[in-house]
Parts: sequence; C-alpha cells; structure tokens
Amino acid sequence: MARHRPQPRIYVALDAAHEGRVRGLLGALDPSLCGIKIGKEAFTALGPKAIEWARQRGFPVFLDLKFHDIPNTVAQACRAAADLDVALVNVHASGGRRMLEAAREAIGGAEDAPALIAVTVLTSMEDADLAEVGVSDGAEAQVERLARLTAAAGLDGVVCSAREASAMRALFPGEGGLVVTPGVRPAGSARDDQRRVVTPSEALANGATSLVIGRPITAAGDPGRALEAIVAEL
Ligand SMILES: O=c1ccn([C@@H]2O[C@H](COP(=O)(O)O)[C@@H](O)[C@H]2O)c(=O)[nH]1
Repeated sequence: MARHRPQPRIYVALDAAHEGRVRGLLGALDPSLCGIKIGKEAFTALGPKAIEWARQRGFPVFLDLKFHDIPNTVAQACRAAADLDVALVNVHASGGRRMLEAAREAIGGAEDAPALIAVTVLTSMEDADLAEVGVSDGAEAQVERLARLTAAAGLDGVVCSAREASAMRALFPGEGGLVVTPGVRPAGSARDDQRRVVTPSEALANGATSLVIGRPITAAGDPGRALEAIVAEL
C-alpha cells in the first residue's frame, strides 16, 4: 500500500457517450455526496474532457479503464492516467504479478498520487461463468487468490463484490486499504447484467470502503434524488 488521495464513500458510474448526457448528470449530482467514475464508454467517446468536466464540478474521479496488457504498456497507461489528475486508477489483477508491480511503480506513492487498485472477478460473473473460463473453484476462491497477488504487489486495494468485502478488508486494512464494490443494488431495483449483487447498506456493513453505483442512480427519473435516497439509507 502507498500514500494516496482520500476516497469518497460512493462513486457514481457515469456510463454515457454524449456530452449533453454527461454534463446533465454531473449537474444533477451533489459533489459533497459522491465521486464520479468515468469508464470505457464515456472515456472512449469523449476522452479526457469527461474527466475535466467532473473535476471542474468538484468531484473526485475514478478512471475505470481496467488496464490489462503487458507490463510496459500498463505502466505507461498508468503514468498517463496519473497525469489526468484522477483520484483512483485500476488494472486487472489477472494481468499477473509483474504487470501489477509495473503499475505500482508507475503510479508511485506521492500523497497526491491516485490510489491504485486491481479488479479481481467482475461482479457480472458467477461461478458458472468462471467455470467456462477455466476457474473451477468459484468466485470467492478466485477473488481471494487475485487479492493476495494484488497485496503482494503493493497495490492499495481491490475491486470485488461486497459479498467478498470482509475477507478483502483483512488483506487491505486501515485507512489506506481500499475495497471498492460495484454490483450494488438498492432493495427492489433491477439486477441488470450484474450477478454478485449486494444492497448499499449491506456493502458498507461487509467492509466495502467505496461503493460504485451506476444505473440505479443514472437511470432514475431524478438522479440527484436517487443518490440522496441511497445516502440516507447508509
Ligand atoms: O467488477 C466490476 C468492475 C467494474 N464495474 C463497473 O461498475 C459500474 C456498475 O454500473 P451499474 O450500472 O451499477 O451496474 C459499471 O460502470 C461497470 O463497468 C462493475 O460493474 N463490476
């Protein structure tokens, strides 16, 4: 683990490809309640401008590009991401130890450096999906295996389902340790393509340090209200 920027309790996943939609959502959300996650859809369509718009409104930004490539390529991508002045960057733990170490070295450990975390098993995957790609002992075991590798490489934490969060907090303890959990669904909301889902309050109770929530907020008639309702539940 290294020194890094503080993290918000909620990152809203701003998955959109059009400037008007992105700016509209940014305007509807309260920066005192959340950070913004810019992922593949918004970044591919709009580039670093999307990060800049969020930062101008006062949101900490999680650049969720899940780098997964040879060590040199991932290190250079991490350097470029750090230059965008974001709070959080991620890679895929399945890229292996040397790739994780290269990412760690590239990001460094300055106080204003982004935190660096690794995706273990996507929250859209359940045990049957993992079996199809050759992982026969289930999500929990695979998350644990990849998280240990991530910790050994000195990263600040992991992305996983909040179902696995308490075991992850033991590997990434204290203020600096990060357990970032997508697949969060308020009771009664649609699961969509997610599989290992948990409610917001259960996620925090299990030890998640930041929740990633997209469609339950962004697809609501009033995204600002939907965010406030989730915060009130916590
Ligand atoms: O394991 C993972 C890693 C990343 N994500 C991302 O989080 C959001 C979730 O959006 P919802 O609309 O709340 O489902 C999305 O941007 C994913 O790319 C994830 O879901 N699971």
